Amino acid sequence: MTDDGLSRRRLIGASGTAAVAGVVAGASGAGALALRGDAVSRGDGAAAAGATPSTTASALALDAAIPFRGAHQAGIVTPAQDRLHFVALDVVTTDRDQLRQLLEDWTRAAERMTAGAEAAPGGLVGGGPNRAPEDTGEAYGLPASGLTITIGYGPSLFDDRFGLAAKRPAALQELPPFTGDQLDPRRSGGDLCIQACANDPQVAVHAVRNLVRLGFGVVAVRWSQLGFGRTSSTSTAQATPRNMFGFKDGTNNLKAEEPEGLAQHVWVGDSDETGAAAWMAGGSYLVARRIRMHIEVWDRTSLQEQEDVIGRDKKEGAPLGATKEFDTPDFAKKGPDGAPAIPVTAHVRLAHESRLGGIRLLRRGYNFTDGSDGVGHLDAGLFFLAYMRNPGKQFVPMQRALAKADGLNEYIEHNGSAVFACPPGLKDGEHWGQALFA
Ligand SMILES: C=CC1=C(C)c2cc3[nH]c(cc4nc(cc5[nH]c(cc1n2)c(C)c5CCC(=O)O)C(CCC(=O)O)=C4C)c(C)c3C=C
Ligand SMILES: [Fe+2]
Repeated sequence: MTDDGLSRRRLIGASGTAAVAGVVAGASGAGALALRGDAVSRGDGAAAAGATPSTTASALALDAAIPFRGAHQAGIVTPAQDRLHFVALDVVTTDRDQLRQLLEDWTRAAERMTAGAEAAPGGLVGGGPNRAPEDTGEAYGLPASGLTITIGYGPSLFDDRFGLAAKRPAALQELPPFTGDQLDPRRSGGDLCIQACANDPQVAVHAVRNLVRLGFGVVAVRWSQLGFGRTSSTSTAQATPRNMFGFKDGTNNLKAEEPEGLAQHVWVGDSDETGAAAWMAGGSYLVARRIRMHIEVWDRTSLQEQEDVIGRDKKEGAPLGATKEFDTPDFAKKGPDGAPAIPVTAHVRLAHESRLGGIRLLRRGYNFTDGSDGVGHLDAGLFFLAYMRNPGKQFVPMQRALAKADGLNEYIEHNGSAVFACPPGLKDGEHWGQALFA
């Protein structure tokens, strides 16, 4: 490697096509996986460990770098990676310039890390023996691993501390309380969030750790969540994964290959926000809910009851009354007993767009298991992440409908909640602080 590891990545990006470079197609658009890979590894530029000519195309694609810049931020329609490290932060300084500078520094480090480089040039040891290294080192030598870093701003960032009140998008409102919520303030809210997703947990954790390190004295971690086994597919190229209840999750999700659906339901439109808040055009709102799943209770529940609660069969994932996963649910169909084949309290009936005036979301959640609760139960569940154009018009009515009647409520508990405005993607030369502090 000639310089700091980033130029090689730039060359790859400049080649333009994922098929040549192994770069997963755009931060901005359709996210089909590359057919051939050219893994980028931190540090010495060597190919990723084990990337021999016989390595399969899909394995290489999992190592590949995803473009950081584009019309939209990476990590939203990007085919969901396997691992997540999510962190919510509070700003601890009152100095507006420090916050602006941090957003600029974060942009530089995030772009480097998503390219498979160290957080700063020579970050591992280049600063010499007398300074703390500028990269913590645990991802040195690892490939880019599909890392995406997505930033979001919470409603509280737009209070009177930094002169940002006029910049607050109208759609960025605190979520209302929902029936059954058992929210823990220590797992809720935040001035800022960073969602780091990668196919290697060490790469995702390294990214968050290094951004938090850069922010020392300016921001402090409020809460964080690790996730594994994505619980949604966000591309038709991906098989539908399973959640901790053992059901396929993400079948009827919005997918990267539906640009019209994304424009309608995910991306903030050019005229959605006006005046000083117009910076959100091309961005998206993120709702995060930590949902504990009472798996011990579920595991003692009959298969029939489990399927009735979800409204789909467990093995294939087909809507009840149908046979294939992607069959259209028929909510009018009756079972042999004359009752609706998909019960009136079934999760998929209540969350379906046909029941909610056409509302849809892009779900991008992850499973979690955070040890046990001290009384013999696993603290496991779904870290629900969903991107949308307007939370008040999408998540709020959907969650109200679910909170009221969903059969799933007997088995779950929402104990963390936050909402963030995720700005649009960056053009060359731009950084995160610019639009916010213009
Ligand atoms: C407010 C939005 C939603 C919350 C909260 C939520 C929690 C949640 N979901 C599952 C399991 C499944 N959900 C499925 C479908 C589904 N869920 C939502 C929304 C929320 N889920 C939507 C919009 C849909 C799609 C409905 C449709 O159009 O058919 C499914 C079925 C497979 C699928 O389509 O993804 C499962 C399984 C759990 C366990 C959970 C909380 C822990
Ligand atoms: Fe769901």
